Amino acid sequence: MPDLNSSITAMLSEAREAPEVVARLLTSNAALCRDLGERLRQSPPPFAVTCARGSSDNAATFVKYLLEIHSGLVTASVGPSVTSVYEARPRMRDALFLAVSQSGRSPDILNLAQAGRDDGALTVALVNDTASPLASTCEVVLPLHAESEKSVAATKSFIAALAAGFQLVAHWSQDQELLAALDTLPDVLAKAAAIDWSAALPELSQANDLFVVGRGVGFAVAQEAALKLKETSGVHAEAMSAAELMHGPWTLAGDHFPILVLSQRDETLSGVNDLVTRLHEQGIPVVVAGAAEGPATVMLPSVEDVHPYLAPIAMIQSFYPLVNAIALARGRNPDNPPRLRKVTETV
Ligand SMILES: N[C@@H]1[C@@H](O)[C@H](O)[C@@H](COP(=O)(O)O)O[C@@H]1O
Repeated sequence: MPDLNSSITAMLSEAREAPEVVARLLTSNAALCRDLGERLRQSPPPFAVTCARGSSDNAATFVKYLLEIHSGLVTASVGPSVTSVYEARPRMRDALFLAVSQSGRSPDILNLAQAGRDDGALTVALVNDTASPLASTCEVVLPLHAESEKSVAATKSFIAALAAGFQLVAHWSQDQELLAALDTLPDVLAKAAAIDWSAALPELSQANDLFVVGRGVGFAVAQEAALKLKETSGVHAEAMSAAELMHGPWTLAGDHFPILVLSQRDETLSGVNDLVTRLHEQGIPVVVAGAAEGPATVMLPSVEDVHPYLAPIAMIQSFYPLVNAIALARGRNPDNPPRLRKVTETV
């Protein structure tokens, strides 16, 4: 088996910091989340809005699923152009407005956040740079506590954003099971960081195209894995819901177009298992991570007995050493992808 830890890039060493970042975040933000949760219980918002780009938008999608499944709150990802380019003013009064960003500096994100605040939404920034304009634009700041991240590919800050959103939902609902699961997250991440996904390297490092499949709460990390494959490894990877895949796109997959499936043990599992079986029967190379059973070309190990809402966070942690190794195998430097900079500002 190839050793995924033989080349330590900034990306890999920052990814390894995620368990301690999350431990720090959970302690530091607990009182903030309790207060915010109390406020949300006193004045339940009619809906939620998310505002983010790139990896942060994928983290926002994770929070959207938690809010919709667990809190029953319809959550819309509003395109920043709606306010920043079209200068439209959609009604956001009393909504919970969640802006997610590492730098907190992109003008379009700031514009939408200001529009939310001006219209009377409860604006909350999940942001790493607490000295950023986004932190001053929003009423409440949940710092990501990821500290400095040098690699262009976000890792620990992405996991921190997932954890921050989870913590908010857990404290808001005061659900004891979720709160107990939250306490286990740093340990789960430490175990996930030590899990070896090198068995997937031969299959995935050869591909120029692939689908990353997730469903429900796992969809956001499928999006993030696909984005990381694009950015770091030059692979045209597309995230797809397990259901969406069947409505057409799976016709593209085949010998040189494998599918990576990220699955968790919840109500989505039987459908994902059916999908894996069908793909395998069709001779499509499938790499399976998480709870799904196969049969598959490659079955990857995962942290056992993990809460289904935490499983996606654990899987992206285990994925980072793999994608780092895929990038290196393809002759790329994951810390410095062509044309990319750490902070991207769009209007
Ligand atoms: N979650 C969505 C993204 O998937 C989409 O890319 C973006 C478009 O934003 P814009 O219209 O500003 O380009 O809106 C939201 O953030």
